[in-house]
Amino acid sequence: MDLSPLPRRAALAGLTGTALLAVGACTPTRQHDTALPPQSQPAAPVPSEDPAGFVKRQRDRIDALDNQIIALLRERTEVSRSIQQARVATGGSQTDTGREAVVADRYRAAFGAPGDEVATAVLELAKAQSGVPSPSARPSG
Ligand SMILES: O=C(O)C(=O)C[C@]1(C(=O)O)C=C[C@@H](O)C=C1
Repeated sequence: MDLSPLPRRAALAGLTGTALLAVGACTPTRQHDTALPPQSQPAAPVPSEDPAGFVKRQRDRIDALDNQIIALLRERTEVSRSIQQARVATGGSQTDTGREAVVADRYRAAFGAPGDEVATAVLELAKAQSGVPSPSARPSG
């Protein structure tokens, strides 16, 4: 997927926020490029076309955006998995709470309180798909 003009590394740096930035690189509308909550943004223009056609076109865009977000989530999950596996293989813990706080801060800065929930979900996904056995399934000692 071509994310230009964003550097590719940015696409790996943070998930949903980055996905939304990538989306911004690929779509002509501008509402995504502000951290303002929707209620603080100017009202969306009233569509002049047939409402059903408008909704269909916008839903097609949402479907395409969701597919990009899912692809980025998969890529992020793979990168995260490699880190978690490496840490556990060297005797460390699957979880790094300090790093998780940094990730959560990024989403909170972008979306406020709901950003925290997105970060939690993203991190849960990364850990659930890591291939690292859950603590209860790990041999002790
Ligand atoms: O950055 C790490 O150290 C990771 O293991 C990646 C990651 C993440 O997906 O962002 C996953 C688990 C950790 O608890 C913290 C962060």
